[in-house]
Amino acid sequence: MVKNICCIGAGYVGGPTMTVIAAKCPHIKVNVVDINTKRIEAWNHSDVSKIPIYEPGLSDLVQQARGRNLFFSTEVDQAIKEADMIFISVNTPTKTYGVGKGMAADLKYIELCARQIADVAEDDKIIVEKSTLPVRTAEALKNILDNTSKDVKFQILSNPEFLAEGTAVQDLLNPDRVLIGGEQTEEGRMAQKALVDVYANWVPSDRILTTNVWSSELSKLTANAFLAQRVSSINALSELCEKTEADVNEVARAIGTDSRIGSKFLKASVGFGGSCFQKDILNLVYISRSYGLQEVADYWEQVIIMNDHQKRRFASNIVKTLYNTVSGKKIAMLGWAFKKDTNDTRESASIYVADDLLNEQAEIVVYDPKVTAEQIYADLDYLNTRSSEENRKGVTVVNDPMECFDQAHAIAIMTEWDEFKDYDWKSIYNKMLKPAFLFDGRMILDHDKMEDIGFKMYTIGKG
Ligand SMILES: NC(=O)c1ccc[n+]([C@@H]2O[C@H](COP(=O)([O-])OP(=O)(O)OC[C@H]3O[C@@H](n4cnc5c(N)ncnc54)[C@H](O)[C@@H]3O)[C@@H](O)[C@H]2O)c1
Ligand SMILES: O=c1ccn([C@@H]2O[C@H](COP(=O)(O)OP(=O)(O)O[C@H]3O[C@H](CO)[C@@H](O)[C@H](O)[C@H]3O)[C@@H](O)[C@H]2O)c(=O)[nH]1
Repeated sequence: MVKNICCIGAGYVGGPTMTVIAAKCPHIKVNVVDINTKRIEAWNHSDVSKIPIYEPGLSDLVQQARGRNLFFSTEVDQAIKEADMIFISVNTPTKTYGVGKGMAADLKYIELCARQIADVAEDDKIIVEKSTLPVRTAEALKNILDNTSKDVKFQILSNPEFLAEGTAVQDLLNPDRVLIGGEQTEEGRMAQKALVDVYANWVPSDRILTTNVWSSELSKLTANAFLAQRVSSINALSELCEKTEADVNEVARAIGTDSRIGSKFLKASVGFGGSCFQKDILNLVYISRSYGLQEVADYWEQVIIMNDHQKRRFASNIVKTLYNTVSGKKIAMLGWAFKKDTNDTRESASIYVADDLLNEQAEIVVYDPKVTAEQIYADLDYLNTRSSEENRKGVTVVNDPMECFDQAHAIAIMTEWDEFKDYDWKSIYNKMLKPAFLFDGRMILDHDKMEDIGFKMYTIGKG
């Protein structure tokens, strides 16, 4: 039975996942380790509301388990030595250099972990791939781990994570399924069972699926590709709706009631963001091309092409509607996170829309309930479109949303935060220059009601 778990990587996946394991398995000691000292300090902050990741319900669980059987530290070697089971939950971003630049997953952090484990481990371990990885990564990991001089045996499992940010705790407590891929040998099956037993502490057994390693690795990329494909499909139709006076919400409802199609992931938007969809599809495209499967690669690449188009057309529509110029015009952007209930901004559509508007010399004011000004500037600086000073000059970040609207020419809703629905839109309208334009990139406001107030209203997917 597993008694001691180590998780390398205290990020959006490692942190919440291990917190739930620790909360549900008080008999297992869980050490979450990271090389990022600041992040670990934040996880250990005496004020639990200051932990580095905002997820509804997470701080309560951390409070419950931290110091009991959940520990956060930078002592990576020590945690590896102690553990029977090691989760690798480090980042696997898109490569920014060399072969596969802009497409393939960068596996350098994964490889470093494997080398460190090989170096430090003194007894047999089960290694669990928690990070999202290209199919057949376990083979490379095994090569590295098996080539140590020590007499230590490793079993590698693939256990991809399907949590979505904003609902991470609920997704972890009540997952649709847990997927565990293992080697089809006696030892492989024993390792698989050890991990099944961990999850069985709270997940019903019919939701714990076991497969071979390669199916498990590929299922993760596939699940994200299918989900993102639905968003790109409905976004493609949102543009057609705008031309034909069909309403994309009504179309989504009409098709979603077909049980073969289903109603989820059919919400048209300003484009999907997040650290996973784009990265994982690019990786799938890269893998397909590397096997010579051009048609397969082209098929999935279209999901990304459509998403880029959706972000760009939202920005260009703002410019076009504001009489073809936003130069010197104040535009209030509500929301910067890539979806509601998270402080994560990775690949958020807001970044790209703001960048396009800054190119047109707009004056942007941003409000997001959970994202810091520092993060917003870092996101813009990362694009390298203009100097850091210019980004700070073009973008003001406010802590009080009501500071956004005075003399604004337009408002753009970028994230579907619930609080935006409850604003006093009549008084916001009164503060703005007229005509007052409102671009709802998330379909959260009542279009007709806003028009009654006086707004010139654009709702995505509405003719
Ligand atoms: N974010 C999500 O919602 C989500 C969901 C499912 C799967 N995933 C996958 O999970 C993986 C992790 O994603 P994330 O969002 O948690 O990333 P993240 O960047 O938030 O966290 C990764 C952490 O790993 C640490 N790290 C990197 N190399 C290290 C090393 N050698 N030793 C110790 N620590 C190291 C980093 O400092 C960082 O804190 C990725 O492969 C991602 O695709 C993410
Ligand atoms: O109908 C929809 C659903 C989602 N989105 C957008 O799509 C993006 C991704 O949303 P979501 O999938 O809910 O969040 P993620 O945290 O990115 O989660 C995805 O990526 C994770 C990382 O791999 C997986 O674990 C999850 O299962 C998968 O849903 C966000 O910008 C959403 O606003 C839409 O525009 N319309």
